[in-house]
Amino acid sequence: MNSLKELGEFGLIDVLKQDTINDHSSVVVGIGDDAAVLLPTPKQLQLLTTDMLVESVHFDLTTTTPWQLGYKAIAVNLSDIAAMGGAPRHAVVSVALPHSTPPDLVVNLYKGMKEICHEFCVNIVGGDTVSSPHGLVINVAVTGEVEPANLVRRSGAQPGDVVVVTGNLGSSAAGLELLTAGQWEDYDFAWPLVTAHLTPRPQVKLGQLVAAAGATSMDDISDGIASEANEIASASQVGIRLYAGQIPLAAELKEAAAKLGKTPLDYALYGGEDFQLVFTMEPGKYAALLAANPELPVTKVGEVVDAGEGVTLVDQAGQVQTLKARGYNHFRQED
Ligand SMILES: Nc1ncnc2c1ncn2[C@@H]1O[C@H](COP(=O)(O)OP(=O)(O)O)[C@@H](O)[C@H]1O
Ligand SMILES: Cc1ncc(C[n+]2csc(CCOP(=O)(O)OP(=O)(O)O)c2C)c(N)n1
Ligand SMILES: [Mg+2]
Ligand SMILES: [Mg+2]
Ligand SMILES: [Mg+2]
Repeated sequence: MNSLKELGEFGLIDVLKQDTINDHSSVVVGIGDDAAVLLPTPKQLQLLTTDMLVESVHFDLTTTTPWQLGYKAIAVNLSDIAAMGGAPRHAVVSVALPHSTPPDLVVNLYKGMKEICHEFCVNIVGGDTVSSPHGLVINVAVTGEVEPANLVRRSGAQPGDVVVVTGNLGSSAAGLELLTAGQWEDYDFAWPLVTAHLTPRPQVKLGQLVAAAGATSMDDISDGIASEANEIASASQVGIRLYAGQIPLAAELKEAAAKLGKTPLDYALYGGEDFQLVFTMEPGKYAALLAANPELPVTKVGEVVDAGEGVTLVDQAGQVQTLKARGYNHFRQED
């Protein structure tokens, strides 16, 4: 397997299609026909989402391995299914490959995808393989299923609800900066941050759990919590008040931020790509959720308020400021 030219489009697909089905019971036809044929679970709502990763925009092949890239391409899509309270089921994967791409790179990309698909019982049931004149592009679309009663949209937040996030925020953005700066191996604190950036774990189990526990709105944190809080506020026609001192930060992020000359909060609010979840819930239901699951990696970071208050951040000194939807925006470079 020396080059894509020797292997050809169909030779490559033949290699990639091995070990792509993890749940045979829901796939009638997988890779190899004009369309996949799937058996949906009766009475479940179908979810369908897609996110694309573009070389130089979403990843740099000098700082990510093809395996990590494959893992992340699926992870970011599972994260969107998690944010609806659903279980991911099937994926289609499209790749645009420069002619010079070594076939091994594509094989390793698929190994990363197959690993996370196996972990979450997702089937790769099709895709598309094309050539690209400039850079590698991977587009993944994923289906999911959710019980109608457990569907969580961005639009259900109510004044009085608590605002809660899973995991820690800001690690991924700091990891990206460390990767870009190079020599991150010299620092003990770098590894968990770099890992959070390169191979984020989508919070599928937690998404389903908080959906069943009565979350009123939910979003995954791909562009930074400042951006996602504004999305929930605008979809739900409410205001949101976040407390800076309550945003969960990894100890390693605090060390990295000191080294990189920024505050950890900058990464946490505006960095993006944490692929954690932010959700809202009536306080009594949140207390019951915590009582039943004391070890849950969730942190209350704020409250839902009336729309008139807007989206604000209360700093450690009690000062209130507007929290702008600043975060990652593909066409707007904000400071
Ligand atoms: N080119 C497009 N055509 C149609 N819908 C799109 C397009 N780009 C984004 N969307 C839709 O706009 C909404 C917001 O997109 P995005 O910010 O990428 O969501 P997320 O952060 O959940 O991945 C989603 O419903 C998405 O499906
Ligand atoms: C080489 C490189 N530069 C910059 C970034 C940072 N970055 C790229 S896209 C993005 C936001 C998330 O991607 P997007 O396509 O907006 O995902 P979505 O919100 O649709 O889930 C961030 C923080 C990166 N990951 N890699
Ligand atoms: Mg998207
Ligand atoms: Mg997304
Ligand atoms: Mg985005």
